[in-house]
Amino acid sequence: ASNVERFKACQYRLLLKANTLSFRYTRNLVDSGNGKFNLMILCWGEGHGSSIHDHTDSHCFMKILQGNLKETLFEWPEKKGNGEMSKKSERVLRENQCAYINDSIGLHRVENISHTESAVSLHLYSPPFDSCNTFDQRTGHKHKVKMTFYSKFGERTLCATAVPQENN
Ligand SMILES: N[C@@H](CS(=O)O)C(=O)O
Ligand SMILES: [Fe+2]
Repeated sequence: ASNVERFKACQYRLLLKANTLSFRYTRNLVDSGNGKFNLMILCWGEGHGSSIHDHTDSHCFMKILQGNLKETLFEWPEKKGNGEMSKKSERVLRENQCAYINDSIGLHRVENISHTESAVSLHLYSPPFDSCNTFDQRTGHKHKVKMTFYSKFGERTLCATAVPQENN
């Protein structure tokens, strides 16, 4: 293998390691379906979980590729939201299991509750979306969040900070 290939292979291992050590699950875009859908791989380190969230009126299909993930369903909170959100159900999704959710079914939180195993899931969203609402379990208050990708098409996405350009 060339030095470039060795460098890439090493970089890839480091990214995977960095990912499982990171604070949150990572979202990795695999295919953007000509603008019709987003297919992504989510990597969940031990104990990683999402906040309670909606899916911006899209269809959401998911399949567990590795490990197990716990899915807890919640009802939408009352108009203003001022109290504990009500839990509808919970279940553990196991390797190869598929699940579906949309906003009319409700809200959910997904967690890798294992202390020893990471988990990987495949998600398909149609139409694609890049922001959703998260909800505070105690109060039902929601706020809109922008969702980001840790990598796109196998390349790490770097957080671009806007810097003033010099014209010369
Ligand atoms: N819908 C979440 C993942 S999950 O917790 O279902 C996301 O796209 O980040
Ligand atoms: Fe979700």
